[in-house]
Amino acid sequence: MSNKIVEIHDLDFFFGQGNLRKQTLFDINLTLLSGEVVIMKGPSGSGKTTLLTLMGGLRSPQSGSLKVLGQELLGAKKAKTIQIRRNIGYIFQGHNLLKSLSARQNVQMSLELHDRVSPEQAKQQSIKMLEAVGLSDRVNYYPSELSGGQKQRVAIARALVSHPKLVLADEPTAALDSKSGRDVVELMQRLAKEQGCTILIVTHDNRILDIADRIVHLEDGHLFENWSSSSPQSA
Ligand SMILES: Nc1ncnc2c1ncn2[C@@H]1O[C@H](COP(=O)(O)OP(=O)(O)OP(=O)(O)O)[C@@H](O)[C@H]1O
Repeated sequence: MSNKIVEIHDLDFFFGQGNLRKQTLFDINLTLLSGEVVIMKGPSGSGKTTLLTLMGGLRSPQSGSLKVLGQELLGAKKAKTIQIRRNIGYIFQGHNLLKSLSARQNVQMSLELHDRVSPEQAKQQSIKMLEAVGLSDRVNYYPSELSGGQKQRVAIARALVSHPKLVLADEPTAALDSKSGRDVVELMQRLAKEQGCTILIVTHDNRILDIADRIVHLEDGHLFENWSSSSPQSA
Protein backbone atom coordinates (compact mmCIF):
# COMPACT_ATOMS: atom_id res chain seq x y z
CA MET A 1 0.00 0.00 0.00
CA SER A 2 1.15 3.56 -0.69
CA ASN A 3 2.62 5.48 2.25
CA LYS A 4 0.41 8.46 1.36
CA ILE A 5 -2.30 8.47 4.00
CA VAL A 6 -3.84 11.78 2.90
CA GLU A 7 -3.37 13.29 -0.56
CA ILE A 8 -4.96 16.63 -1.37
CA HIS A 9 -4.70 18.34 -4.74
CA ASP A 10 -6.06 21.73 -5.83
CA LEU A 11 -8.80 21.75 -3.21
CA ASP A 12 -11.05 24.81 -2.91
CA PHE A 13 -13.92 25.04 -0.45
CA PHE A 14 -16.86 27.43 -0.22
CA PHE A 15 -19.45 28.00 2.48
CA GLY A 16 -22.89 29.40 1.67
CA GLN A 17 -24.88 29.86 -1.52
CA GLY A 18 -25.58 32.65 -4.00
CA ASN A 19 -24.59 36.11 -2.75
CA LEU A 20 -23.50 34.64 0.56
CA ARG A 21 -21.10 32.17 -1.05
CA LYS A 22 -17.67 32.69 0.47
CA GLN A 23 -14.44 30.88 -0.32
CA THR A 24 -12.78 29.44 2.79
CA LEU A 25 -10.02 27.23 1.33
CA PHE A 26 -7.92 28.15 -1.71
CA ASP A 27 -6.00 25.67 -3.86
CA ILE A 28 -4.87 23.40 -1.01
CA ASN A 29 -2.17 20.84 -1.79
CA LEU A 30 -1.02 18.60 1.04
CA THR A 31 0.26 15.06 1.52
CA LEU A 32 0.46 13.30 4.87
CA LEU A 33 2.71 10.26 4.96
CA SER A 34 2.42 7.12 7.02
CA GLY A 35 3.61 7.58 10.62
CA GLU A 36 4.04 11.38 10.44
CA VAL A 37 2.99 13.75 13.22
CA VAL A 38 1.95 16.98 11.52
CA ILE A 39 0.83 20.16 13.23
CA MET A 40 -1.44 22.63 11.45
CA LYS A 41 -1.25 26.19 12.78
CA GLY A 42 -2.90 29.40 11.74
CA PRO A 43 -4.96 32.34 12.96
CA SER A 44 -8.54 31.96 14.10
CA GLY A 45 -10.89 31.67 11.13
CA SER A 46 -8.16 30.68 8.68
CA GLY A 47 -9.93 27.41 7.79
CA LYS A 48 -8.13 24.80 9.92
CA THR A 49 -11.23 23.05 11.25
CA THR A 50 -12.83 23.16 7.81
CA LEU A 51 -9.83 21.39 6.29
CA LEU A 52 -9.66 18.88 9.15
CA THR A 53 -13.33 17.98 8.82
CA LEU A 54 -12.93 17.56 5.05
CA MET A 55 -10.03 15.13 5.62
CA GLY A 56 -12.11 13.30 8.20
CA GLY A 57 -15.00 12.69 5.80
CA LEU A 58 -17.24 14.85 8.01
CA ARG A 59 -17.81 17.38 5.22
CA SER A 60 -17.93 16.77 1.45
CA PRO A 61 -15.27 18.23 -0.83
CA GLN A 62 -16.58 20.33 -3.73
CA SER A 63 -13.63 20.40 -6.13
CA GLY A 64 -10.05 19.26 -6.58
CA SER A 65 -9.06 15.88 -5.18
CA LEU A 66 -8.99 14.59 -1.60
CA LYS A 67 -7.83 11.04 -1.07
CA VAL A 68 -7.73 9.38 2.33
CA LEU A 69 -6.09 5.94 2.49
CA GLY A 70 -6.09 5.87 -1.30
CA GLN A 71 -9.86 6.48 -1.55
CA GLU A 72 -11.20 9.56 -3.34
CA LEU A 73 -13.66 11.51 -1.18
CA LEU A 74 -14.72 13.95 -3.93
CA GLY A 75 -18.06 12.67 -5.15
CA ALA A 76 -17.90 9.63 -2.85
CA LYS A 77 -21.15 7.94 -1.88
CA LYS A 78 -22.20 8.09 1.77
CA ALA A 79 -21.48 4.40 2.36
CA LYS A 80 -17.93 4.77 1.08
CA THR A 81 -17.34 7.85 3.23
CA ILE A 82 -18.62 5.99 6.31
CA GLN A 83 -16.27 3.11 5.49
CA ILE A 84 -13.30 5.50 5.28
CA ARG A 85 -14.28 7.15 8.58
CA ARG A 86 -13.88 3.78 10.35
CA ASN A 87 -10.13 4.04 9.71
CA ILE A 88 -9.87 7.48 11.28
CA GLY A 89 -9.62 8.38 14.96
CA TYR A 90 -11.00 11.77 16.01
CA ILE A 91 -9.97 13.84 19.03
CA PHE A 92 -11.81 17.10 19.55
CA GLN A 93 -11.35 19.96 21.95
CA GLY A 94 -14.36 19.20 24.10
CA HIS A 95 -13.41 15.49 24.15
CA ASN A 96 -17.06 14.53 23.40
CA LEU A 97 -17.25 11.71 25.94
CA LEU A 98 -20.69 10.35 26.68
CA LYS A 99 -21.52 11.31 30.26
CA SER A 100 -23.63 8.23 30.95
CA LEU A 101 -20.84 5.82 30.00
CA SER A 102 -17.74 4.93 32.02
CA ALA A 103 -14.24 5.56 30.65
CA ARG A 104 -14.05 1.94 29.51
CA GLN A 105 -17.47 2.03 27.84
CA ASN A 106 -16.60 5.26 26.03
CA VAL A 107 -13.47 3.63 24.60
CA GLN A 108 -15.23 0.37 23.85
CA MET A 109 -17.95 2.15 21.88
CA SER A 110 -15.51 3.02 19.14
CA LEU A 111 -14.43 -0.63 18.82
CA GLU A 112 -18.00 -1.81 18.51
CA LEU A 113 -18.19 -0.09 15.12
CA HIS A 114 -15.84 -2.84 13.97
CA ASP A 115 -17.81 -6.07 13.70
CA ARG A 116 -14.70 -8.25 13.69
CA VAL A 117 -14.23 -7.69 17.44
CA SER A 118 -16.30 -9.63 20.00
CA PRO A 119 -17.70 -7.70 23.01
CA GLU A 120 -15.30 -9.48 25.38
CA GLN A 121 -12.29 -8.69 23.15
CA ALA A 122 -13.50 -5.11 22.86
CA LYS A 123 -13.69 -4.84 26.64
CA GLN A 124 -10.18 -6.23 27.15
CA GLN A 125 -8.68 -4.03 24.42
CA SER A 126 -10.37 -0.96 25.90
CA ILE A 127 -8.95 -1.67 29.35
CA LYS A 128 -5.49 -2.21 27.83
CA MET A 129 -5.71 1.07 25.95
CA LEU A 130 -6.76 2.95 29.11
CA GLU A 131 -3.72 1.42 30.82
CA ALA A 132 -1.55 2.66 27.95
CA VAL A 133 -2.76 6.23 28.54
CA GLY A 134 -2.07 5.95 32.28
CA LEU A 135 -5.65 5.47 33.45
CA SER A 136 -5.58 1.88 34.75
CA ASP A 137 -7.09 3.09 38.05
CA ARG A 138 -9.88 5.08 36.36
CA VAL A 139 -11.35 2.45 34.02
CA ASN A 140 -14.77 2.46 35.67
CA TYR A 141 -14.97 6.19 36.39
CA TYR A 142 -17.52 8.39 34.64
CA PRO A 143 -16.47 11.58 32.79
CA SER A 144 -17.81 13.79 35.63
CA GLU A 145 -15.35 12.07 38.00
CA LEU A 146 -12.31 12.76 35.81
CA SER A 147 -10.10 15.85 35.43
CA GLY A 148 -9.84 17.67 32.07
CA GLY A 149 -6.52 15.98 31.30
CA GLN A 150 -7.88 12.56 32.23
CA LYS A 151 -10.94 13.08 30.02
CA GLN A 152 -8.68 14.03 27.13
CA ARG A 153 -6.67 10.84 27.75
CA VAL A 154 -9.88 8.81 27.52
CA ALA A 155 -10.61 10.58 24.22
CA ILE A 156 -7.13 9.61 23.00
CA ALA A 157 -7.66 6.01 24.08
CA ARG A 158 -10.99 6.01 22.25
CA ALA A 159 -9.41 7.43 19.09
CA LEU A 160 -6.51 4.98 19.06
CA VAL A 161 -8.03 1.74 20.35
CA SER A 162 -9.03 0.53 16.89
CA HIS A 163 -5.50 1.22 15.58
CA PRO A 164 -6.61 3.76 12.95
CA LYS A 165 -4.21 4.69 10.18
CA LEU A 166 -5.06 8.37 10.65
CA VAL A 167 -5.84 10.43 13.76
CA LEU A 168 -7.26 13.94 13.44
CA ALA A 169 -7.03 16.12 16.54
CA ASP A 170 -8.63 19.58 16.72
CA GLU A 171 -7.15 21.69 19.54
CA PRO A 172 -6.59 18.66 21.81
CA THR A 173 -4.83 20.76 24.47
CA ALA A 174 -7.08 23.84 24.41
CA ALA A 175 -8.91 23.05 27.63
CA LEU A 176 -5.81 21.90 29.51
CA ASP A 177 -3.15 23.56 31.63
CA SER A 178 0.30 23.54 30.09
CA LYS A 179 1.59 20.45 31.92
CA SER A 180 -1.50 18.34 31.11
CA GLY A 181 -1.46 19.64 27.52
CA ARG A 182 2.14 18.64 27.10
CA ASP A 183 1.53 15.19 28.62
CA VAL A 184 -1.44 14.62 26.33
CA VAL A 185 0.42 15.43 23.09
CA GLU A 186 3.51 13.49 24.11
CA LEU A 187 1.24 10.54 24.74
CA MET A 188 -0.37 10.95 21.32
CA GLN A 189 3.04 11.15 19.70
CA ARG A 190 4.33 8.04 21.50
CA LEU A 191 1.26 5.97 20.66
CA ALA A 192 1.36 7.18 17.05
CA LYS A 193 4.95 6.02 16.69
CA GLU A 194 4.17 2.68 18.37
CA GLN A 195 1.12 2.07 16.20
CA GLY A 196 2.62 3.61 13.04
CA CYS A 197 -0.35 5.94 12.54
CA THR A 198 -0.37 9.43 11.04
CA ILE A 199 -1.52 12.25 13.31
CA LEU A 200 -2.68 15.70 12.26
CA ILE A 201 -3.01 18.15 15.14
CA VAL A 202 -4.67 21.54 14.74
CA THR A 203 -3.39 23.82 17.46
CA HIS A 204 -2.79 27.39 18.62
CA ASP A 205 -0.53 26.03 21.34
CA ASN A 206 3.04 27.07 20.53
CA ARG A 207 4.39 25.02 23.43
CA ILE A 208 3.77 21.73 21.64
CA LEU A 209 5.25 22.53 18.22
CA ASP A 210 8.40 20.49 18.88
CA ILE A 211 6.52 17.19 18.90
CA ALA A 212 5.74 17.59 15.18
CA ASP A 213 7.73 16.04 12.35
CA ARG A 214 6.34 18.81 10.15
CA ILE A 215 4.36 22.02 10.61
CA VAL A 216 1.96 23.47 8.06
CA HIS A 217 0.39 26.92 8.26
CA LEU A 218 -3.00 28.03 7.10
CA GLU A 219 -3.54 31.76 6.55
CA ASP A 220 -6.81 33.08 5.11
CA GLY A 221 -7.48 29.71 3.53
CA HIS A 222 -4.02 29.36 1.94
CA LEU A 223 -1.69 26.59 3.06
CA PHE A 224 2.05 27.06 3.50
CA GLU A 225 4.18 23.99 3.98
CA ASN A 226 7.61 22.88 5.04
CA TRP A 227 8.31 25.19 7.92
CA SER A 228 10.06 22.72 10.13
CA SER A 229 9.64 22.91 13.91
CA SER A 230 13.24 24.05 14.22
CA SER A 231 12.91 26.92 11.75
CA PRO A 232 12.86 30.47 13.15
CA GLN A 233 9.50 31.34 11.52
CA SER A 234 7.62 28.90 13.73
CA ALA A 235 8.92 30.25 17.04
N1 LIG B 1 -20.83 26.21 8.78
C1 LIG B 1 -20.29 27.36 8.34
N2 LIG B 1 -20.99 28.19 7.53
C2 LIG B 1 -20.44 29.34 7.05
N3 LIG B 1 -19.20 29.74 7.32
C3 LIG B 1 -18.45 28.95 8.12
C4 LIG B 1 -18.97 27.72 8.67
N4 LIG B 1 -17.98 27.14 9.42
C5 LIG B 1 -16.92 27.97 9.35
N5 LIG B 1 -17.21 29.04 8.57
C6 LIG B 1 -16.28 30.15 8.24
O1 LIG B 1 -15.14 29.59 7.59
C7 LIG B 1 -13.95 30.24 8.04
C8 LIG B 1 -12.99 29.18 8.58
O2 LIG B 1 -13.51 28.60 9.76
P1 LIG B 1 -12.74 27.45 10.55
O3 LIG B 1 -13.59 27.04 11.71
O4 LIG B 1 -12.33 26.40 9.60
O5 LIG B 1 -11.45 28.26 11.06
P2 LIG B 1 -10.32 27.84 12.10
O6 LIG B 1 -9.02 28.19 11.48
O7 LIG B 1 -10.53 26.41 12.52
O8 LIG B 1 -10.62 28.82 13.31
P3 LIG B 1 -10.36 28.64 14.90
O9 LIG B 1 -8.87 28.60 15.06
O10 LIG B 1 -10.97 29.88 15.46
O11 LIG B 1 -11.04 27.38 15.32
C9 LIG B 1 -14.40 31.28 9.06
O12 LIG B 1 -14.44 32.52 8.42
C10 LIG B 1 -15.74 30.83 9.49
O13 LIG B 1 -16.56 31.92 9.85
